[in-house]
Amino acid sequence: MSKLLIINPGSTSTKIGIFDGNTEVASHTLRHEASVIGSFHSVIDQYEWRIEEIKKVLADQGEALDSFDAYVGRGGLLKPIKSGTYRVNEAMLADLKKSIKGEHASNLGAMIAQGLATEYGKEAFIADPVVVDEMEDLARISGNSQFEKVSIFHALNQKAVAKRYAKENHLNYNELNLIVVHLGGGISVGAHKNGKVVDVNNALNGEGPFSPERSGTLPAADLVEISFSGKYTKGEILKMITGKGGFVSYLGTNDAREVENRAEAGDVEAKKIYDAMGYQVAKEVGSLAPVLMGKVDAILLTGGIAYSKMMVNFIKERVEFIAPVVVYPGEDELLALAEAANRVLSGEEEAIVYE
Ligand SMILES: Nc1ncnc2c1ncn2[C@@H]1O[C@H](COP(=O)(O)OP(=O)(O)O)[C@@H](O)[C@H]1O
Ligand SMILES: CCCC(=O)OP(=O)(O)O
Repeated sequence: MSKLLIINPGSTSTKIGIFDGNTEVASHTLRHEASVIGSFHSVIDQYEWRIEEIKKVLADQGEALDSFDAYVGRGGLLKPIKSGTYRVNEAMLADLKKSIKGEHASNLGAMIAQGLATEYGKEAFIADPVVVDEMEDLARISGNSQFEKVSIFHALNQKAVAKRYAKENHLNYNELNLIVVHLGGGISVGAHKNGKVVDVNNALNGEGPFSPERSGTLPAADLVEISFSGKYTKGEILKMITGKGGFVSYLGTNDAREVENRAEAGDVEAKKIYDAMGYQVAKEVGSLAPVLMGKVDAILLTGGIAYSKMMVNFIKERVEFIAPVVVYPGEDELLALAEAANRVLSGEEEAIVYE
């Protein structure tokens, strides 16, 4: 049985798991405030800080860093690739260091896993990175020949909970039509048709509902106006879309719990913005029903904000006319990463080579 360290960097958190085979021995979630994340110039600049935070957690747990057989990270913004387990290699690290597809905390997953694997002479893996691409051709058309829609979303957790739903109901994921909503620091809403995510909003770069730290779809012409107003740098505009959008822009926090507490305490603005996010999520779910020809087996709500009864109920009452709503609060990402690495380590599956 392999002992694994799982490293899952998100936009508002770092989640750490210690697994013995597919059994979780311990897990820990570090939540990061918007002001802390915002103090770094780039995601790569967070490398040392995140690794130190991970080391502190392991030290507290009395776990030696060299006691693991392999290190498994969440996969980041690579070239569009198929679902599966990948061994971290030089081509992957080079693309991540160049940020070929942009910046997101998940880029650090492979880097941290490889950093530790190199230090201790072990192996490093990623699985189902945020760029898993199963989109149908029609979903790629943006409306202007200069732009193409791309698949960037919570692939790991969306697929993990969809497979969990199938298993729990003795159904086959490859025969189901599901709409899966991940409610995290970013929000993605995906149409799963027969085991493939055929359409999904680009959860990172200005598409879909707004989220705790992202603006989602913005009025395009107004965005052009502000970009050429001379008041902001390109970097500042990009941060408005990702990092300083959504709750951060309206309310100064990326913490949905704080927004909910403020709303419950009578803060009218907090309530309006919280509800507006649910409203946009419900609209996005509705937009995917025609993709599945109206034949939706279930709508699955997951991610950190799916712990919120207030948010879940708000969305549920607007979309359950489409299909039954099933809630999986949090995420299955740590287990999904452990299982993915174990399939390779046990010889059940070959790791895919990233090129
Ligand atoms: N119990 C809870 N109720 C409401 N929101 C929560 C709860 N726990 C976490 N969240 C919110 O979920 C969001 C983070 O979700 P998560 O899936 O952990 O994201 P990420 O991986 O993007 O960092 C944060 O806004 C956090 O405040
Ligand atoms: C890059 C898409 C996945 C994403 O948004 O993850 P977080 O919610 O962890 O930021």
